Amino acid sequence: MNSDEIDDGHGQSLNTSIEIDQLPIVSPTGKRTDYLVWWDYFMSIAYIVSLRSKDPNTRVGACIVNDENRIVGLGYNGMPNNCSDDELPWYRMNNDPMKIKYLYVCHAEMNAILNKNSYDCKNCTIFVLLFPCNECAKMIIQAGIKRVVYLSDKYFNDNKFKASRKLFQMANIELIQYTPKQRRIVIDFDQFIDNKNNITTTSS
Ligand SMILES: Nc1ccn([C@H]2C[C@H](O)[C@@H](COP(=O)(O)O)O2)c(=O)n1
Ligand SMILES: [Zn+2]
Repeated sequence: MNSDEIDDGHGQSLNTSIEIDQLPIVSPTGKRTDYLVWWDYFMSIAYIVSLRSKDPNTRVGACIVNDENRIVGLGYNGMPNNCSDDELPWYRMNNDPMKIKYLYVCHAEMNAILNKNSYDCKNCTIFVLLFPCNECAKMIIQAGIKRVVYLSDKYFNDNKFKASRKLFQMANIELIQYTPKQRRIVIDFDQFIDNKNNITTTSS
């Protein structure tokens, strides 16, 4: 449906070509109600960060947030700095034991902690797409992070993840498996591209 006249929530009519179906749901004061709640926001950022991963099987992102909802660290699973991810292997299995990714890849949680932009991660929450392994659990605990919010615990039967859960419980780290309020979020850059025919790209 198109409309040339819509109510702006204050009884004033607006001239717009906004599709009625695209109009946001608003409160009585006109405030839109479909904004991302904090935890959806941080988990969405972890998801976006994961899109930088070159892992062909599993892309993981992590977002560390302090107790004032400020982001203090972001990370995704990738090879160490100055170690070419075109030369190191991304295989899960290989006849040559030196050619499996697990020997080399840095986990998302480790990178988020090491990338921190604050003095420490004390009393922070880490939002991560997958439950942390035992090595990351050690770093999370040592970094002073107090809460782990995760989406999937798909490796729960693996000893590394049984060990991480044991460490978290001993260290009194809060573990929350979170289901986002908005399960699907669309990124639509087109709405901000003025001249869609004259696209200039610089890649990095
Ligand atoms: N909490 C986690 C769990 C896994 N990762 C990384 C490590 C690997 O790059 C990949 C898992 O590979 P898969 O065994 O699924 O082929 O995900 C992480 O960073 N954080
Ligand atoms: Zn890990």
